[in-house]
Amino acid sequence: MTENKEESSCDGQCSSCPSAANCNDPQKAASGIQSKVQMNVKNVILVLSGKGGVGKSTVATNLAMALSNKGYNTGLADLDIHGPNIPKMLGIEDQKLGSYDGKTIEPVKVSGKLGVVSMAFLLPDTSSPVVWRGAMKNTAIKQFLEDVNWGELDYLVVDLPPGTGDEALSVAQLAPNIAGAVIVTTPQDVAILDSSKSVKFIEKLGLKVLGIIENMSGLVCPHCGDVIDLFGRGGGEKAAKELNVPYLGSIPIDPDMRIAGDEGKPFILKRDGSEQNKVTWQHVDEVMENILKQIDN
Ligand SMILES: Nc1ncnc2c1ncn2[C@@H]1O[C@H](COP(=O)(O)OP(=O)(O)OP(=O)(O)O)[C@@H](O)[C@H]1O
Repeated sequence: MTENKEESSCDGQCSSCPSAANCNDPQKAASGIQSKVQMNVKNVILVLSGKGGVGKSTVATNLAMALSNKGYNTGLADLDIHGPNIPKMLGIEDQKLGSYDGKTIEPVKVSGKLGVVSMAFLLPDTSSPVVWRGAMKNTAIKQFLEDVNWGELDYLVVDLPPGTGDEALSVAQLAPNIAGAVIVTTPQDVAILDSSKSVKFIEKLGLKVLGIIENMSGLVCPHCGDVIDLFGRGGGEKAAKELNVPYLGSIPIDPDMRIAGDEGKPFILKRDGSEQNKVTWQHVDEVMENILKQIDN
């Protein structure tokens, strides 16, 4: 009842609306409140999911690394303010953000082609929590986009926390040239249900869904090569069909993928031409190519 009443009295003027902060319509909440920041980037790629722990940071890290290895100037913005894991996955968790002029923030450089920002670089230690409300997170995100010396970026990959909260809304409002969003899911029904929400959220914001990735899709037994459907398989593709968005492919559960994350050496860097992980490599390559194809479309 209340929701209908609010909807009928909405005049679309979010900046003067007393309920803007609690508005449950992302398009209204995101419209007219903030303008885009000035930054020199050709394509911003958002990586999000409805559920936690499905592999967003793993996908974002490997995607950014793959793009920079192809020669693109790439930025990786870890906007998971409360749970920043990207530095750990890149083995750079001891680094801090610096500044030469006291105004512009220098990203942590992983290579000449890849710079990273993360809340983790600002915390005193890895166990310190960030206790911030939406407005503070919004300010931090604005600074991570606008005040960082990114240079001229071909791609900025943005890793977001699970769900459709403040961080996702802020970056959708603030970032220029958003090519679209990659939605990561696992194959179970609950994860698929939550990723449908992510798809609808992105569409409501008027952004492009680049597609759905099904991560942790079956486990290839290292002994016999058989596939064990630990969390099931095919749910991501089914969801993509039902939601009428592209399916970007699947990535199997691979213990080496987890080890790569824990060791701070992204999986994508560990290709050694051996037969080991061949199946996983094929899947990862296909997913990365499909993302780029969607951006080129
Ligand atoms: N395909 C995979 N095979 C094996 N392990 C994986 C795979 N994908 C991700 N992992 C591991 O699963 C864990 C969770 O992954 P990750 O941190 O990328 O998820 P997330 O969605 O970003 O999590 P959060 O919601 O907490 O931000 C990590 O330890 C990661 O190394």
